[in-house]
Amino acid sequence: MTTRNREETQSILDTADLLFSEAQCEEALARMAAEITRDLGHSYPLVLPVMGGAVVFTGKLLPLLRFPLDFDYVHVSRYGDKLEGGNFSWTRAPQDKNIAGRDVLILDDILDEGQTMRVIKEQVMAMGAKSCKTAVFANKLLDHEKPITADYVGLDVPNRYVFGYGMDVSGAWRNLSAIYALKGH
Ligand SMILES: O=P(O)(O)OC[C@H]1O[C@H](OP(=O)(O)OP(=O)(O)O)[C@H](O)[C@@H]1O
Ligand code: HPA
Repeated sequence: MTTRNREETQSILDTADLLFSEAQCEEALARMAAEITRDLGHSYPLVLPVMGGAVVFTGKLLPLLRFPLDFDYVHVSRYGDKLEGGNFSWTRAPQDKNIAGRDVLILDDILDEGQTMRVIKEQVMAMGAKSCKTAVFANKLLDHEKPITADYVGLDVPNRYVFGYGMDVSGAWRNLSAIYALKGH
């Protein structure tokens, strides 16, 4: 994690642009919960968040899903402290024994280039999942096609570096309940 002091971290937020307020995020979350309940509420899915970015989305979404489900997680990073993606660094890969035969719902904070979601969905399907849906709270609007489209999207965000609602700026500000864009990016 980058060593940056409290004042520098505060100034990242103070100089950022607010993209979506807390109220707009909560409205999007409630809509997603309704869509997921409509589609998966009669099955018994395995919910699989991608840590660490999915932590806020998952923590807020799960109590809104009022039907039986199982929970596991994967933990992977390809950005680390950087603003651009690189190689995958795995802390916890999808677990074969939990996935075979299940309807799986993968949760992540953001679909940017789509590489993270693509790789995880491929692994989940290769492990014998019955089905695999994907939900992202933020979908970054890029000027080119992505390798995967999410089944459920909370908010479309512009092609800038965004943070808040689980998304970090080199480790910081995952704890914000709104979404911001980094100054100059
Ligand atoms: O669509 P992509 O371009 O693959 O990017 C999306 C991924 O990048 C972020 O994770 P990151 O690698 O920053 O790790 P983190 O979850 O710990 O923030 C985010 O949480 C997604 O998992
Ligand atoms: O724009 C972003 N912000 C935070 N984390 C991310 N991971 C991929 N893209 C982003």
